[in-house]
Amino acid sequence: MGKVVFGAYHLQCKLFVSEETFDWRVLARGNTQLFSLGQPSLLHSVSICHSLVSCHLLAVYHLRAPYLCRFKLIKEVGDGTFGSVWRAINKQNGEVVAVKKMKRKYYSFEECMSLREVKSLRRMNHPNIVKLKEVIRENDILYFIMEYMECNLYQLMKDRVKPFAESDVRNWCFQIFQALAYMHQRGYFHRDLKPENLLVSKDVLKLADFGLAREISSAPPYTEYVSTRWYRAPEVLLQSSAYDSAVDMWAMGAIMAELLTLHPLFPGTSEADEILKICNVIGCPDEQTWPQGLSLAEAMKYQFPQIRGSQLSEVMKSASSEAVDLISSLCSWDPCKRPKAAEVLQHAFFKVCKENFNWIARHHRRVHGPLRVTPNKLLVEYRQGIAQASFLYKAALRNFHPKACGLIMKIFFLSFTGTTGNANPILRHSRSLPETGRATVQKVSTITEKLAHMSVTSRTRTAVKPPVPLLKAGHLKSDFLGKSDEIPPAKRLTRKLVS
Ligand SMILES: Nc1ncnc2c1ncn2[C@@H]1O[C@H](COP(=O)(O)OP(=O)(O)OP(=O)(O)O)[C@@H](O)[C@H]1O
Repeated sequence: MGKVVFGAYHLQCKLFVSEETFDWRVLARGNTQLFSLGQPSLLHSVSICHSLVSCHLLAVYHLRAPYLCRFKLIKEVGDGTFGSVWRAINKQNGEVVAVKKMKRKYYSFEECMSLREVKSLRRMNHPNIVKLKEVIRENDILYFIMEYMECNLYQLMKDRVKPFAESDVRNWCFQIFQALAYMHQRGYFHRDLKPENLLVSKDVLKLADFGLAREISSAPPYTEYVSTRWYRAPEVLLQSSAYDSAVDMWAMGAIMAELLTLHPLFPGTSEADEILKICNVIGCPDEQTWPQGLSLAEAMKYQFPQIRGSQLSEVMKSASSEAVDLISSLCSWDPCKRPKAAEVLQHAFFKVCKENFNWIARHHRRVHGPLRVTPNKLLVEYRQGIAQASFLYKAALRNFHPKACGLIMKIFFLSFTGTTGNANPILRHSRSLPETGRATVQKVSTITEKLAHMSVTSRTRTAVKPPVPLLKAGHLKSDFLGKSDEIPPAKRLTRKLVS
């Protein structure tokens, strides 16, 4: 923090910009402006300097001290290969955040800023991509301050006995494919999609931990490509040097199937076993299905097992034909035959989501005027509204008080409809709503009705949790790279499958 005289500004700004924070407050003649720097660089300092000349610079100072002591670390919520993640509270404003503490040391801020995770995340602004709020380097340790999410998809799956409803899987995957379409259009691909990297809060899903794999391959000592084997595309398994966003599509096919069955689709115990597991399900590739794959295999002296494979519909007996069709196209041997994320959003499996999505956009335009946010953001807010309503309803059921009910109703109307009014504007337009959208709105209306007519009572839940099922990893040990890493059952929960 400090007053800046214009002559010294250039120097000072350079100094500031290489500090560990992004946001700056600029005081210009009693008028405080906030400059948010995309990525600190000299270029930014020069352009800010230019804009300041015209607004009579008085002072430039840090909006936030770039120190970790502003955050109180509460609990470790995740431990990955590269960092441990903590739930933390910003002591200044009470905001709950996630703090990722990187395991490697970083000796300069420039080194941190060149990390692909930082570069790519700073450029991503999408409701289904986890937000990177700050980057702090303190005592050579790098911390990412991110928005906090309640859990990841793997944690949701491991406590389940009954498969998720297809509508839940559809909603989650629709959100992730939107994030992927956004990201792929901007020239980035994730390369490490897995249930642990898909974070959930209420009904909203966000992509996390992306861009890292690329950084790993380019920054020694992390020289080898690392991603979780069960979701690794065949071209990567066969060591292709030219792969693209189709690797994310493969991973999504495997994740979708796992969500629908609660079992990993290709649980290989080694790279060779991974290919065997794939062949068991989709059959081995041939000249028609993937000629480049045969060349890749030949180059590394690998022979595909001659297996015809079972039908995907047999593996996923309760899944709809649309779900099976989408997963089989995503899990095509040939990356060129996998649909792009934007195409997936048009698939029959997502017809319902698309109708709701369009309805929400239309409804918003009719009730509130032109859209100032993307329809996807609206959809996320809409879902958050519903999730919030059902959460409040459950809370009220558990510990009900008549005064609290009135308050809950008000909060719900405020957050969901933007009004305190007695009538829900969404309900006023329900005649134009497609069937599924109407069902959702009716769900909300039932919740609010129940809240309104609830009597004073208190309930406790006595349901007994069924035992946690184990997902089985395969046992074959062969590996054409001479490695083997069978996973002992106790290690299942962390699923470190990176060979
Ligand atoms: N923003 C967040 N909010 C809440 N939990 C998070 C958040 N980001 C990550 N986590 C949790 O921490 C775990 C590890 O985080 P992350 O994947 O970013 O670390 P990593 O070291 O890159 O892991 P990996 O071994 O997958 O490369 C995640 O699986 C998730 O459960």
